[in-house]
Amino acid sequence: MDAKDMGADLEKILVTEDQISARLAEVAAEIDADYAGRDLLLVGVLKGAVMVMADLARALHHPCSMDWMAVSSYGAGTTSSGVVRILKDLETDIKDCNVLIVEDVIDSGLTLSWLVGNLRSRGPASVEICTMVRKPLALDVDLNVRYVGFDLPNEFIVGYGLDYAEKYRNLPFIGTLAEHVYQR
Ligand SMILES: O=P(O)(O)OC[C@H]1O[C@H](OP(=O)(O)OP(=O)(O)O)[C@H](O)[C@@H]1O
Ligand code: HPA
Repeated sequence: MDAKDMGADLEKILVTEDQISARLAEVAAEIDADYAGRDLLLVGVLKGAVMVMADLARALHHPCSMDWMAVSSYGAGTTSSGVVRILKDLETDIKDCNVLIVEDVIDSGLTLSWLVGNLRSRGPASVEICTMVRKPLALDVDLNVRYVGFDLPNEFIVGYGLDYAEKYRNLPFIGTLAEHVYQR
């Protein structure tokens, strides 16, 4: 799929499919080295992290486990409400586990800040964050992110798991939408 398939909906591509897979290989190598000899649980945050979780897990050589959470902080629009609710919890007891949260995007940081606190309260050995995209200029909280795919400008983005009103998650690259899409 390329930009033409989404017609006039796309404004520009910020990160190509090739850039994503090259960067994921680098991040996976770092994770393999950092967790060598230790158990590792990847916690993917639905729905956006599905793509990065699937690709990162396959790029890792580490025999890790995987689990999923769903939380809600964005409604149908483009700004975080800051109020986080658990829609689906982990099936794993993470006491004494090394947890690596896998995300598609850190924007204001409110969701991850809340999630890290929530998971830490369950007694894990460690909790770290891996995100495909971070927007440094959008951060509202101090958040320690160990693995970052790309630092991008403060623009609303779609693709590679990221949606606008539940669409565009299936784009294999990351880009921005044309203004008219928001006015529909
Ligand atoms: O840093 P923040 O401003 O808190 O934003 C980040 C959160 O927003 C996105 O999820 P979203 O609520 O859009 O749900 P989705 O993954 O189901 O699309 C993303 O996956 C993070 O969980
Ligand atoms: O830029 C974004 N795009 C899609 N979903 C998001 N959730 C937080 N930031 C974003």
